[in-house]
Parts: sequence; C-alpha cells; structure tokens
Amino acid sequence: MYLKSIHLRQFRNYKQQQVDFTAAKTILVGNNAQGKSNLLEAVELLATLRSHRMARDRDLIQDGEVASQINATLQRQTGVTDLTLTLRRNGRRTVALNSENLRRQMDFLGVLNAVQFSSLDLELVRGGPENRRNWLDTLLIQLEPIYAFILQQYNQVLRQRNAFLKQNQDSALSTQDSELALWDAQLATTGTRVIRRRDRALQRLAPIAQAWHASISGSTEILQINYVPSVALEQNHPEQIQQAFLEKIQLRAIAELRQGTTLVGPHRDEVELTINQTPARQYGSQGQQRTLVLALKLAELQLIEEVVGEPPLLLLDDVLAELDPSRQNQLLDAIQDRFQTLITTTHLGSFDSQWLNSSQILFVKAGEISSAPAF
Ligand SMILES: Nc1ncnc2c1ncn2[C@@H]1O[C@H](COP(=O)(O)OP(=O)(O)OP(=O)(O)O)[C@@H](O)[C@H]1O
Repeated sequence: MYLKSIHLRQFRNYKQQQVDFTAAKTILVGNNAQGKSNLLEAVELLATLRSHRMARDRDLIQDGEVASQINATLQRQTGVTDLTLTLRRNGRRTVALNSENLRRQMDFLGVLNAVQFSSLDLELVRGGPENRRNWLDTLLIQLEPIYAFILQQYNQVLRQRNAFLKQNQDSALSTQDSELALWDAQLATTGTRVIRRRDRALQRLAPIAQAWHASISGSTEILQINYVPSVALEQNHPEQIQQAFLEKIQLRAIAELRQGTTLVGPHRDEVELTINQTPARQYGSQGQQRTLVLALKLAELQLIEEVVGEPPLLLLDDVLAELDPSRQNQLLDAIQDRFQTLITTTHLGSFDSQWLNSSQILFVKAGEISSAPAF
C-alpha cells in the first residue's frame, strides 16, 4: 500500500498542512519539537485509531481549536481510498471512507496499515506488562479489526464489574451473589475472546521475530516470546479457557471483594520476552535490547504483510540514529523499497548517500513542512 498524501487541519502544531509523498522513503528532518513525530502520529491514528503516546483527543487538537481533521489518500491493490478522521474536543470522533461517514469505527480499521517504531518502544523490553499488552493489542487491531470491538466489550464489562466490586467493597456480599455471578460470566466470555486472539497472534509472530533476532544478533542469542495469560491456557479452546477463567475467579473471589477490583483476566496478562533464557529486561546492554525491539518490529511488518496481503507502512520515529551501522543496514536491507517508510531525524548525517539519493527529503519547522530548508 502506498500513502500518496496527507492533509492535516488543526492537528497538534499544524494549522493546515498538505504533504505529498513522492518516493518510497521520506525523510522528515528538523530540530526537536518542530512537528516531525506529530506527522507520524497522524498516520498512526489513521491506521489504528490509537496513538502510542497515549494522547487524549483534546491533546491532539491544536491549542485553542475545537476540532481537528486528518485526511489521507491511500493507494492499495484494490484501488484508491480517501480516509478522514475528525477529532473533537468533546471526545467524539467521526471516521469516513471516500467522504462517506461510517457508523462503526471498526470499519475504518484495516484500510491503512502501519508499524510504528520509536524510542518509546524500548519500553516494550524495559517497561511493565501494560506496554506489551498495548503493543500486542495494537497489532491485533490491524490483523483483525474486529478485535477492536472485542477489546472494547471486555473493557466495558471490566469497568462495570470493577464498579460493582467497589460498591460492595467491605460489605457482607457473598462470593456466590447472583449479580456477581452474572458479571463473572460476562467477564469470562468476553475475556476468553481476548485471550484466544492474543494467543493466536503471538503463536504466529514469535517464530518470525525469533528468526529476525537470530539474523540480527548473528545467531548468538535465542529470543523466546511466551504468552502468559492471567488464566491458564492449555489449548486454544473457548470452553476450556472459559472454564479455567471461572475457576480462577472463584479462587480469587474473596481477595477481589476485599480489594474492590478485578484480579483475573486479560488486563493482567503478560508477554514474556527472554533472551538465552534470561528475561530480556535484565539481559545485556541497551544495544541488545534495541536488537530485540528491532526484531519485533520487523516481525510485525512481515506478519501484517502476510495477513493483509500488502506491505504496511513503516514509521521510524527518530530511531535510525540510535541503531549502530550494522543494525541500520539490516533494517534498510529488510525494508528496501517494499515498505513505504516515513523517517524522522534531527540530522541527515546518519544516512548513507545511497539512502539520501533515493529518498524524498522534507524539512519540518514550527508546524510547517517544505521541500526546501527554511532559514
Ligand atoms: N495540541 C497542540 N497544539 C499546538 N501545538 C502542539 C500540540 N501538541 C503538541 N504541540 C507542539 O508540537 C511540538 C512537538 O512536536 P513533535 O512531537 O512532532 O516534535 P518532533 O519534531 O518530533 O521533535 P523531537 O525530535 O523532539 O521528537 C511542540 O512544539 C508542541 O508544543
């Protein structure tokens, strides 16, 4: 797929900006805080309706404005599509394809696919489990857009069940209470859908990431990715998972009532990353952790391409300079001209001349983008 152009209105520090992409690789160069990441964030929003910066819609809208719009033209094998996302200060969003508003946001997902790689991704290795859950969820949303709906349903049940537990915290509520039993059943049903899909995605992703990791590290390191769901998962059978879910809720029922919160479910899943059988968080240098993240990102690209049937976009936010020359080259070899790539950087010095010659170079300054440096 190929993103031909994007138009931003009152988005972050862009008042009104049109960008036409004229090459498979676009390098956005500019000083810090000029708007480079903001442009990549806009593309990410079109792909996932999420921002990895966890921004609220009112942070995305330009200061002092009430609404913001991202509009893009995408070329796919099936034809050209026009995507529009409108954000409002009150949090209401509208999505449209070819100028036709969609009733369900889910139908907007899966049109544009993108893999984002920024320095924040190091948190995948170093940070807490919620980073890895978010990463996996964002990938899943692109692999099967219905997952966005499944996850939303689970989160809604979770919120309601938590509210019920909170209301009854320290009360004499029985763990056999019939209303609680209803919430348990809904949590198990919706949670099982989440767990099964996370398991399936990791089953497919893990061998690809492992192969990339072996290739980048020269086969000296073995990466393992283990899904550790909060509920035991022996086989990917819905009845078996649902049963295990309900049994574990029973075991934790007293603690849940005491703490007034749900202690069992995919909101407590973990994805373990180990290198040579040592947790990656404790393993080796920053460089080795970067190799791992790079392997995960390359695996995401490959898996999305396999599932969707077209290469997704790659958004490299200030990460190229952080990789040593051999890893940089490995990344460049892997993407070549197959994946349209948007790259941000503060200086062009870290790119080899072959790259510079084949890339479109855009200059970003104070929320304006031009093809010649503005002095
Ligand atoms: N809602 C908003 N309204 C107006 N300006 C905003 C808004 N959100 C962010 N900005 C501005 O956008 C700029 C940050 O841009 P961005 O995050 O894209 O930086 P960058 O060019 O990628 O630089 P860096 O290399 O530091 O990441 C800051 O000047 C910030 O004040």
